[in-house]
Amino acid sequence: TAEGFHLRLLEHVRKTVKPGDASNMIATIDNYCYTVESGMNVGDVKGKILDDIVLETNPTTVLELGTFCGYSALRIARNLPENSRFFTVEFNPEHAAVAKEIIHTAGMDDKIQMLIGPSQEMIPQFKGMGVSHFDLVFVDHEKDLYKPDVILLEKEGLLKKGSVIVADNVVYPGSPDYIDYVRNNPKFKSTNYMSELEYHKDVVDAIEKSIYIG
Ligand SMILES: Oc1cc(-c2ccc(F)cc2)cc2nccnc12
Ligand SMILES: [Mg+2]
Repeated sequence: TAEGFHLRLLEHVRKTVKPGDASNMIATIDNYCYTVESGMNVGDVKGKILDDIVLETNPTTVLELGTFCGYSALRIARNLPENSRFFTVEFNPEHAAVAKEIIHTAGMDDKIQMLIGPSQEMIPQFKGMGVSHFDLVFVDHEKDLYKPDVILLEKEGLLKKGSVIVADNVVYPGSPDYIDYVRNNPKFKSTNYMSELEYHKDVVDAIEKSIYIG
């Protein structure tokens, strides 16, 4: 994805979006990505799969790894019950700044808590923030961190029987060590949802749902 996408997207959003409306923000981002240039948001096709898993899980404590511009944070937050806690972690401060404005403009500040820093440093802090465990984790950051971060979540005691891990891009760009780990681990029950790369119907990608059975 091209350098500076997040800044060009933000300029477009500032000019066109209807404030206070998360669904309008999601549609505005998708329209930009289909008609102007594609960004590495989960997108509308895989986003629907994510929506269905969130609604099926009905989680009260959620973690997202990889905020980018805030698109999937809005998709998730839109489907969470009242008084749920949702944390999203972004290590790139420029992306985080864009996400903060997009989340604010969509009127979702009170539903989403963004943490800026490396996931490996952020994950050990959640117990101290009063999080006992996560009901759902959306993994959508650097593919080489999928496996170590899920291992760290378990080590920190942040997974409980029934916790759901949803991983984006398990085909393209792909995270083979994660897929190998989670599918051959008796502590997880995994399901693959074949789909397509965001904004590219001609490229195969998939989402993997892994339920922690402990
Ligand atoms: O969904 C995604 C897509 C891509 C990506 C890479 C290369 C391409 F050509 C197109 C898309 C990168 C991602 N990085 C982190 C989290 N999610 C990503
Ligand atoms: Mg992704």
